[in-house]
Amino acid sequence: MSNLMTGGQMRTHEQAVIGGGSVTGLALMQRAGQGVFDAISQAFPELSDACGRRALILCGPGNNGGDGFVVAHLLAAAGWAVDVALLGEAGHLPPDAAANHARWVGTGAKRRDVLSLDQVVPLIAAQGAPDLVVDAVFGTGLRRGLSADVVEALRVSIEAARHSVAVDILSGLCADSGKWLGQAADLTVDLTVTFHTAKPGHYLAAGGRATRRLVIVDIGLPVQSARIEDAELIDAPAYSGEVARKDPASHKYGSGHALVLSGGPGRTGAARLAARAALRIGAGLVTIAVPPGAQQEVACQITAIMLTRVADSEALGVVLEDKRYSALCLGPGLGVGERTRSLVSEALSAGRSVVLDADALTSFADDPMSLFEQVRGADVVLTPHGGEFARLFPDLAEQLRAVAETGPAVSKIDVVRAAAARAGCTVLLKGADTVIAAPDGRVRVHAACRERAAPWLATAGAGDVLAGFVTGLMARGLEPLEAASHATWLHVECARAFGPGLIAEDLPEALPGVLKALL
Ligand SMILES: NC(=O)C1=CN([C@@H]2O[C@H](COP(=O)(O)OP(=O)(O)OC[C@H]3O[C@@H](n4cnc5c(N)ncnc54)[C@H](O)[C@@H]3O)[C@@H](O)[C@H]2O)[C@@H](O)CC1
Ligand SMILES: [K+]
Repeated sequence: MSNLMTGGQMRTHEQAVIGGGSVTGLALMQRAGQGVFDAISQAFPELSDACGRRALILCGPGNNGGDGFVVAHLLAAAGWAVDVALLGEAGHLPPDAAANHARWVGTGAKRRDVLSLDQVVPLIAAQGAPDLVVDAVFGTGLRRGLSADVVEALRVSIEAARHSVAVDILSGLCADSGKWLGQAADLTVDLTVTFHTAKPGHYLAAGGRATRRLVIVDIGLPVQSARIEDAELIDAPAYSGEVARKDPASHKYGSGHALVLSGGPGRTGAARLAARAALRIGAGLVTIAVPPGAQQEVACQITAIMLTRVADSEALGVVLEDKRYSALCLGPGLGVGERTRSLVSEALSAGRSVVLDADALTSFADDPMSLFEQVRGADVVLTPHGGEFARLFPDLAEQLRAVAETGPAVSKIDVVRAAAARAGCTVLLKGADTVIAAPDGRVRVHAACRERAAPWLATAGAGDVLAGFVTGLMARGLEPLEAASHATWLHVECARAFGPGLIAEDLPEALPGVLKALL
């Protein structure tokens, strides 16, 4: 896993390193620009012959613009014809950006023009499409939405150019939240080159769709080890390798026994999906707890999975006298209401690992605090989708949904971390960008975007399978944050392995192949 540093964390880190005297801001800017130039050469080998190539560099009023001037200089030195446009007054640039502006403009007979940003659209109309456009208008310093003329210059350049590159992050996107500040510009570039670590905004919300490739350049800043306030990105290529391995000497009870509670007749499918997922991911035994009326329906559709009758919370209490049940899953297809609330309370009072999903969450919509009082401090994972999250944490959901006028904007990381602290247990908020937070403040992000895109996962029942994966891993003894993180990675990996045509039933069946590939 790697850290995702916010704009503020980057600034603090950079200033501490510069303050320590080991490097200057100007040197960091040179390394950043060089990193962008090198990444362009690597990503687009077809541009290696600079002869006749034209680049357009759009620079902004801060240090992101300073990086742009460095890139302009390097491209020109490599033989490109380069046009540079600046938003704002050169005289207002911060010192390092001003130095690189001055170097670009040159002196005397070698003086070059710098266009203003409003000359960009006419330039493209007159000259035709450039081979390359570089967006260095705003980076981590973006504080409000882009003005209409900046959006227009960016849109026309990006759409016209054969290759488009954003320096640090596509201008207009908040680096901390991945949201567009103000009006959504909905642009996409071919490549984004960022520095030191990726930023949350490269993965969350619109940020996951705003670039087709992301390259992280080492600019020589020391790597900090993960601190509790850092969000970690689940990005290792074989992330769940440890989950794929099982102790050769283990017997079935050594891998735990998961109990999945089912809804009534005609509503048992979700629990069966979760149960099969729990078994596939390695729980030694899995039992479905069915209300008596649904016994026949479930019995004729299971084989390795076992069945026990549970009419009500009292019956659940009796079943849980068997201490070998190590993890419980409540929610998929369970029904919303008092019966589910009492089953949840019974499950939580039994002191096992518990996953609460779907109806088990919605059943507490009228009084979320009564749920939080019961889960606080226990090995519990809540796995809401956006709608269920909004029922339990309406104020946080509203903060996340609100249009962000100023930056840095409230991010999915911020709200899921706040939700986990409030509930006192691990919270996994599903989506193309999944954020998992533990009550102690640790946060993991997994984004099914770019090379990990899994659009087929948006299918009925996929969430039930995810709940089953988390349950199976907790039955095996993983702590809540680890179980939720591995389940999320494997869930996407299964969808990617199966590909188009995926339905939820395919996910547990794809898992053996995925696990085998990890060994
Ligand atoms: N922090 C670091 O470690 C490094 C930062 N570098 C570069 O520096 C960038 C950050 O520089 P800055 O902090 O100067 O920030 P930016 O260059 O992103 O922009 C800040 C400037 O834009 C103005 N501004 C913000 N939003 C605006 C809007 N919507 N309309 C008009 N003006 C707006 C601000 O008032 C400020 O003048 C990074 O993204 C990166 O490209 C690199 O040079 C290397 C190292
Ligand atoms: K940018």
